[in-house]
Amino acid sequence: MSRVVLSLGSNLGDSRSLLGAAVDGLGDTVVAVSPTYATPPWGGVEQDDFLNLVVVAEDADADAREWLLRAQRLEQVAERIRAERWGPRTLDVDVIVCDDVVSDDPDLTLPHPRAHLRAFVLRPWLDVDPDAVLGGVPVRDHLAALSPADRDGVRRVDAVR
Ligand SMILES: Nc1ncnc2c1ncn2[C@@H]1O[C@H](COP(=O)(O)OP(=O)(O)OP(=O)(O)O)[C@@H](O)[C@H]1O
Ligand SMILES: Nc1nc2c(c(=O)[nH]1)N=C(CO)CN2
Repeated sequence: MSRVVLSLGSNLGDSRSLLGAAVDGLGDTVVAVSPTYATPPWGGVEQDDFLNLVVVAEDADADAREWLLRAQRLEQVAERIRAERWGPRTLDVDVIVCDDVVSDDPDLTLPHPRAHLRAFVLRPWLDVDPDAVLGGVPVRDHLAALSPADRDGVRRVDAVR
């Protein structure tokens, strides 16, 4: 059995439908879906706000690499085009943590190396798992360490699922 935390984001196309379809695509592996947030773009590229949410999923037959493949398949279904780093996209699915796996493989770095800096990951994750831990530090502490502007920039909106 593996338990994974996935971060889903979109700021191109019909983001609500794309995110909803991606959650559906995870089928009965889904354990929890966070509220949906409208979030300012992270990373310095000027672009539209994103919609973001977090999914917790479990599957006895999937290891971390299998979750990455599933994440990439969902992105392909959404016809994601890789143009600019941290730029606009129809769908981005990142593996944040998978059990206690630690990996520095560039193709699959775990925990996700930038998750602790991203309110768009931390805030929805806390909603579904208030005691979550990332890299040995409570997720609520990572969130508290962000600037008030980063923390307060994320706004809850109507849930896509
Ligand atoms: N934990 C992870 N989750 C998803 N992709 C990862 C992870 N670790 C490494 N990667 C690799 O990152 C590569 C680029 O991913 P992607 O284009 O989604 O990056 P990005 O979303 O623009 O930026 P970021 O990685 O900061 O979220 C992929 O080829 C993938 O193999
Ligand atoms: N708010 C927000 N900003 C981002 C996002 C995202 O999902 N949400 N994804 C990015 C690519 O990794 C870059 N910046």
